[in-house]
Amino acid sequence: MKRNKITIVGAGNVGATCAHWAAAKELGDIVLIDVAEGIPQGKALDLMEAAPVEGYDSIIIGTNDFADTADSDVVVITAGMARKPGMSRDDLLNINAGIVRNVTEQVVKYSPNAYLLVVTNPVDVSAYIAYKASGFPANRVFGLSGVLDSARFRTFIARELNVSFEDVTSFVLGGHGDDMVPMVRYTYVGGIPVEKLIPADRLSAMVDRARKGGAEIVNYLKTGSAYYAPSASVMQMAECILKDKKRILPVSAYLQGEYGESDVFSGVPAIIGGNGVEKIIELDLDETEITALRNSINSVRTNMAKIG
Ligand SMILES: NC(=O)C1=CN([C@@H]2O[C@H](COP(=O)(O)OP(=O)(O)OC[C@H]3O[C@@H](n4cnc5c(N)ncnc54)[C@H](O)[C@@H]3O)[C@@H](O)[C@H]2O)C=CC1
Ligand SMILES: O=C([O-])CC(=O)C(=O)O
Repeated sequence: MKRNKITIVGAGNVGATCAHWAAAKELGDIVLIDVAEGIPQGKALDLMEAAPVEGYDSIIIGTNDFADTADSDVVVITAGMARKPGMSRDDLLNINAGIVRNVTEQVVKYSPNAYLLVVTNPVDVSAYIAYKASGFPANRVFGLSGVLDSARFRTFIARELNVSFEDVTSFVLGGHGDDMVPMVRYTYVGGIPVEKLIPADRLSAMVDRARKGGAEIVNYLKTGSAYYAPSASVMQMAECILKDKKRILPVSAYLQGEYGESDVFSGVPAIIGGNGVEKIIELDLDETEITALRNSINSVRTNMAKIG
């Protein structure tokens, strides 16, 4: 029986932590690849040497050679620069666009049947670049945004109410930028609409904090951006594919008429299973929500225009 093979491109903070979660969850064998010589090899060996202690059976290798990634089932793309205080995610576009295009071309040469999970920022444009460069169908290329953004929103709500994190469900629409759209009206705590539990002004402060959740961490860390929650979030997406879980998750997916938008990646709720993005779920939005979504998608389009 073939074991799952997961490649993680970029062995920095997000990539190495993705490998950690993947091993801990025994999702499959792992290849960590980076341009930096020695870094993926050292981190992979170190992580594999934790296996006897933690009891997972993932074989983990580090490499600088894409040939070692051949026949991967899932490839997570984290290669590229992270922002520092004072920068927006969009400021990374110039440097990261070329990196994403280049690694995608390498990846698809060796793994023509893989699912590509894009993390590199600005992620909605990176996912578009990977989609075009791969030539893959849209269900096989998608990006990390809403799982992370809604995890932040869910965290703030759970702490506010002093309830289990698990009981808070929510999702976020739109691009992964400051104008993302946390969906308060579709947020529930143990099945109860959150608006019945938290006053509107407190909720709106939490929406604002979730929108700026990435920058909040950058401002603490100073040298880079968040990686524990981002890597956990993208590996949940990987797990849904590898185990055909068919969970409904918010992901950055290629829109082909959904929500009245086409030829753009945006955060939307979708069924994620063994065929990747199996179905994008369209919801009735009120006037304010649809305006906010249009505005957020327009920001993604503005960025897309910069890459030509
Ligand atoms: N979509 C999302 O929700 C999130 C996106 N990110 C993004 O993920 C990216 C990675 O973040 P970190 O891991 O914190 O950065 P990092 O700087 O710790 O790691 C990036 C790694 O990419 C490698 N790299 C650069 N060019 C490469 C190439 N051509 N091939 C292979 N590897 C290459 C670097 O050597 C480095 O090891 C950033 O763009 C960041 O903004 C981070 C968190 C959340
Ligand atoms: O904020 C950043 O630059 C990294 C990221 O996308 C996030 O943590 O949401």
